[in-house]
Amino acid sequence: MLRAVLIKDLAISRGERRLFTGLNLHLDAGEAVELTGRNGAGKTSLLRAVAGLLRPEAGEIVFADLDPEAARAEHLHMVGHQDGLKSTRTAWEELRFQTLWCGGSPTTARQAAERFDLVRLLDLEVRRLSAGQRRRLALARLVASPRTLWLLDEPMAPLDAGHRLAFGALMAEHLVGGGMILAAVHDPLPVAARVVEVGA
Ligand SMILES: Nc1ncnc2c1ncn2[C@@H]1O[C@H](COP(=O)(O)OP(=O)(O)OP(=O)(O)O)[C@@H](O)[C@H]1O
Repeated sequence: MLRAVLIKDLAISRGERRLFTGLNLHLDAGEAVELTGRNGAGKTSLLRAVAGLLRPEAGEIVFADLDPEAARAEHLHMVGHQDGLKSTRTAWEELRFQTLWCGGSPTTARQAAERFDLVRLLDLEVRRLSAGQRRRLALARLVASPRTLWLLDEPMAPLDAGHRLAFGALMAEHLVGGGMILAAVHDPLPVAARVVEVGA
């Protein structure tokens, strides 16, 4: 079980540019943090560093009591801007594949599809889905194979009002169950969250 994430004195550079230094953040079980800041401040880069996809220039990311590699492999999900979906597979093939890859089952994949109102879309190729439908498919893996830490990059952006509400309820459930959410946002999340400004 992942109980907390600590980010200590973190600095990130991309190319020649220093994005930020001295970033500290503490995320406990049941907490959500919104990463805010101007375009290009480094919110996505910070999420990628927590996911282990980008090496920080300085500082430390600690997963309480766990080896970082094991914590990343077993306890986190990341849903980025790009959705990470293969366009020529059907929605079901993609959801099933990603669910099994992350330790879920066809049954949990099906339940996630129901939860995200995707059932009637499952036979369509991903490239035929609208932006909001694609995002719901990407988000469905969060519940198809439960993991404690959700790293979300602008998760609500393409969702309509009804699906924003439904995803808000799901985030609240995740937090009540001891989950953690770290989300880059320009609009506030529909759950109580601490705000951390990146690159201030
Ligand atoms: N591979 C790369 N090489 C060089 N610079 C990069 C690379 N990837 C990102 N950057 C730069 O790093 C900066 C931070 O990008 P990042 O996507 O982390 O910002 P952000 O805060 O998420 O922005 P937004 O609000 O626009 O989504 C940007 O100026 C971007 O151009």
